[in-house]
Amino acid sequence: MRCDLTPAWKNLQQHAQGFAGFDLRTAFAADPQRADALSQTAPHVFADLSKNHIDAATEALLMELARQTGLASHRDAMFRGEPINTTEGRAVMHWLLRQPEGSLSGDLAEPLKQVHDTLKPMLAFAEQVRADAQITDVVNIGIGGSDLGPQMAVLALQDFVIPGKRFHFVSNVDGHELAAVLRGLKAENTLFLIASKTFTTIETMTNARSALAWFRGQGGVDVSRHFAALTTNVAAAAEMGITTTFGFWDWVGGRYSMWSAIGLPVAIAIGAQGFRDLLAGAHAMDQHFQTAPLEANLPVRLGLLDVWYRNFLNYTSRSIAPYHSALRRVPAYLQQLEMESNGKRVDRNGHALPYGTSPVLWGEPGTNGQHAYFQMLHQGTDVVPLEFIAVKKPTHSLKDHHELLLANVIAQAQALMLGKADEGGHKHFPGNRPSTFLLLDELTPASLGALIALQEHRVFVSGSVWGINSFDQWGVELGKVLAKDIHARIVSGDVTGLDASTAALLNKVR
Ligand SMILES: O=P(O)(O)OC[C@H]1O[C@](O)(CO)[C@@H](O)[C@@H]1O
Repeated sequence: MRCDLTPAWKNLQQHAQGFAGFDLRTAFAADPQRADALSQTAPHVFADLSKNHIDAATEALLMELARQTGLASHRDAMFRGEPINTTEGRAVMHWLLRQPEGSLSGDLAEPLKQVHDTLKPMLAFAEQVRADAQITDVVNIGIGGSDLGPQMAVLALQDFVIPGKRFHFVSNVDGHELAAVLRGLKAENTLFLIASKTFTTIETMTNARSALAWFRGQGGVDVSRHFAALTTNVAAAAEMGITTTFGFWDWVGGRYSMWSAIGLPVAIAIGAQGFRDLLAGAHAMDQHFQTAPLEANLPVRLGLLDVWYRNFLNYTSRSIAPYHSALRRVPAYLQQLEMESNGKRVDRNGHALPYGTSPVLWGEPGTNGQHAYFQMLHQGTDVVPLEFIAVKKPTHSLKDHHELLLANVIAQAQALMLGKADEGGHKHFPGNRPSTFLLLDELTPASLGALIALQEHRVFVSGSVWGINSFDQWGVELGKVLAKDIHARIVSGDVTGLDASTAALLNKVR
C-alpha cells in the first residue's frame, strides 16, 4: 500500500504533532536507558541513534509503517533476484557480487557461478599488474558510479595500497582534468582502465579516445597491455580497439557497481585478498539486513529514520561528516547513492507522489567542516540532521592527533545536542540538534565494505517505503540529449528556435 495511505502514516502524523516539543536533553533525563535502547551493533559498525529526534514510540510506529508498506517482502524479492527495477525490467543484484562462491542453489546458482568465474580472472589480472614493476600509474577513466566508488575506496584504503603505484581518476569531460593527469605520465608505465557500464557515456568515451590518441602519440603500441575496459558492453570496447575486458551484468546498477569489475582499480591497489575482504565485509552487512529482526536491523532503523525526518519533521537535508581524512570522498559517493536512487517524484507505476523523497546530502570531513559550515548547523534557522562517521583505531602513531580528532567528533555531537544558554543571543546555542554516530573499530577493506553496504541498504529501505524505484535514473537523460543539440549549435553557431536566455549564453561562449 502507498505509504501515505497506511494507518501507520496517519499515526506517525499524529505522533509528530505531539512531538513538537520534543527535546533531546529532556529525553535523556527522563530515560536512563535511552543511549542503549537507541544504539545498534551491526557487522563492523556500531551506531548510536540516541541523539536523534525519536523515541521508542516513534520507532515502533516506523516499524508498523515498514510492515504496512511491505518492506520485508520487497527486500526478500531483491534477494531472490526478482526484477524489482521495474522501469528497466531488471533484477537488482549488486549483493550477489559479494555472495560467497557456491552458497546459493536454484535460479541464483548460475549467476553466482558467473560472478565468481569473472571475479577470479579480474583478481588474477590485478595481481599481475601489482607484480608488474613497469606499470607505475593506473588511470581510471569513468564517471558517476564508474568513478565515485573506486575513487572513494582507493582513497579510504590508502594504508593498504601497494607502494610504487599511483592511482588517478579522470571523470570530467573537462579536458583540464585529463590533460593534468597525462602531463605526469609515460605511456610505457601507464595502465588505463576504461570504466563504463554502458560504454556509451559521452564523457568517458571522449576521455578514452583522447587517452588512446595520447598513448599512440607517445609511441605506445600494445593497447591490449595498457588499456582494459570494465563494462557490460564488451562489443563497444572492442570497437574502440580495447580487447582486454572485464565484464559485469545489467543487474548491477552504476552506483552499486564498485563490487564488480568496476572495482578493478581497488583490487589493483589493495590486492586480491584485500578486495575479497571488502566483499566479505559487505556480505556480512547483507546478511544482517536480510536476517536481523526489523527492530534490530541497522539499515532498516536508519532508512526509517530518514523517512521520519523527511516526511514528518520536514528536515530536507542530511549532512555527512566523516572524521577520517581518508573518508573524504564518502560524502560525494553517498550523494550519488542516495540522490540518484531516491530523487524521484513518481511511484513505481509512474504516478506523482504527494510527499517528499530523497533529502539533499552534503558534507566534508571533520574537523574541516567545523571551521566552515558547522556555524549553520549549531545556530542556523534550519535543523540539519548530521551523520558522524568515526574510526576508533588509527593506523598512524600520532596518538595525540587521533585523541584530538575523536574528542572533536564526540564534542560536536554533544554540543549540537546540549547547546548553551546565553541571554545576549549571539552566543546562544539552541541545542536539541539531531545527529547519528557511526563508529568503526578500524578502517579496513572489510569495515569499509560493511559501511558502504549499510548505506546501500538504508537507501533501499527509504526508497521502498516511499514506493519508488530506487534503481533507475531517468532524470539524467534530458540533460544528455540537450547537450548533444547544444554541442552541435556551439560548433555551427545556429541559435534558431532556442529560448532567449540559452541563445544569449550560447552566443557569449562562442
Ligand atoms: O558506467 P556508465 O555507463 O558510463 O555510466 C556512468 C554513470 O552515468 C549514469 O548513468 C548517470 O548519467 C550513472 O547512473 C552512472 O553511474
